[in-house]
Amino acid sequence: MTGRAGHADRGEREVPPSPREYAAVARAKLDRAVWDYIAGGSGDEVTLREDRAAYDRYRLRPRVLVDVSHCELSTTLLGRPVALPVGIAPMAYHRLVHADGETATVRAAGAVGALTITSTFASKTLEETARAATGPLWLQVYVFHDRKVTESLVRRAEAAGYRALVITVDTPRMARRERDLRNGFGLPPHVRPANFDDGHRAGLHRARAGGSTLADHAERHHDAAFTWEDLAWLRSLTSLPLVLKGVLTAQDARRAAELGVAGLVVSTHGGRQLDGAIPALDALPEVVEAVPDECEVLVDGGIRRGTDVLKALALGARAVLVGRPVLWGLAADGADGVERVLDTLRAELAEAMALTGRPRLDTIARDLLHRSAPFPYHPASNDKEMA
Ligand SMILES: Cc1cc2nc3c(=O)[nH]c(=O)nc-3n(C[C@H](O)[C@H](O)[C@H](O)COP(=O)(O)O)c2cc1C
Ligand SMILES: CCCCC(=O)C(=O)O
Repeated sequence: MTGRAGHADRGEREVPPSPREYAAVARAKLDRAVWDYIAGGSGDEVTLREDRAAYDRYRLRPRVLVDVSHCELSTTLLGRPVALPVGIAPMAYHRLVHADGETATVRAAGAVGALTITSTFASKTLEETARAATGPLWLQVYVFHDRKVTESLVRRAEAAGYRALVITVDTPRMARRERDLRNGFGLPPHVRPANFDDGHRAGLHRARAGGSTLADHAERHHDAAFTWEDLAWLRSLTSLPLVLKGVLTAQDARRAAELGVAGLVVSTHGGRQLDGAIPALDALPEVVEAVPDECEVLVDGGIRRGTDVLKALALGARAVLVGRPVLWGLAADGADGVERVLDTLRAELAEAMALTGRPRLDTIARDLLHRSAPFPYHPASNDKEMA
């Protein structure tokens, strides 16, 4: 249920007051290996922690005696309206945490008016997800050795009504995620990459000690030789806007903008790829600075509060994406849980805008921030989601 009755139910169900508290509910429900796949990062998980901690180093400089009786959160992304500057990051295999998978997630986003980005490795087909969508929908695309597979994803996305393609560029191979290696992570039998035929699915379910079947699959299929030159090929395939996800430097941002990319997601892949990478929030200002205004810059990684959203917007993001909290909500309570997570972020952002005297998104700027605590600064509140 995503409607009003769902809201009424919640009073009796002791809904956690903040998205992060869904982490504990999800952790108690999920198999340890599934929890670890979602919560974990690569290597020593330095970037996983610092992506989150980067937000905690900023303090807010509130302005007072501003009319904040109405705070306006709606904006546009690539020319289409969204109710709030918070969207759902692409994440593989939502059916790992709830039988309804991506269709529940996208229904919840639609109820809130938030953008959804569906993963190449969704566990429902991209067509099923599009049919359940009532809000804006983009498709995340991995580029495979077999270009025909990628081309077919692009064609299907166009036919199903996706409005943009998000090309993830930080995963030429999957990083070593030690929790998955330790657990010998493989997909449970009921979870499949629904967009692919059986040939492409081979091997994803056979877990082996010391390995991750997802990493093995990426090794076989992801095209690690894909370069800037090859982007022209993708560009020639479609007139849908292209967004590059996983850019962390001004140099790459400039090059992307020169090639006519419509948007960028500044991202460390949630600390799951290059460990030791600069936290996404710290990379954001140089990326924003490097590209013309018409190239829309989003950021993700570690956003858990409305005040985190505010900080990202103050550093120049047009919107943010949220990953793991959406899966916590989905695990805890299906579509209702996802809707609640998004609703809470919206309520927290509206509150943060009111209490900082910034009632419109275009009043949120760098002067809102005071950089205080140096690294390392890892408040205990971050621990429960990474445990
Ligand atoms: C379980 C999981 C699966 C993910 N799968 C994908 C994916 O298929 N494609 C992709 O581009 N990013 C993927 N990501 C990265 C997210 O899009 C996003 O960058 C990251 O989760 C944001 O950080 P957060 O979880 O701290 O909000 C995945 C992340 C998680 C946690
Ligand atoms: C090969 C990538 C699988 C999904 C993913 O991007 C992730 O787990 O972070």
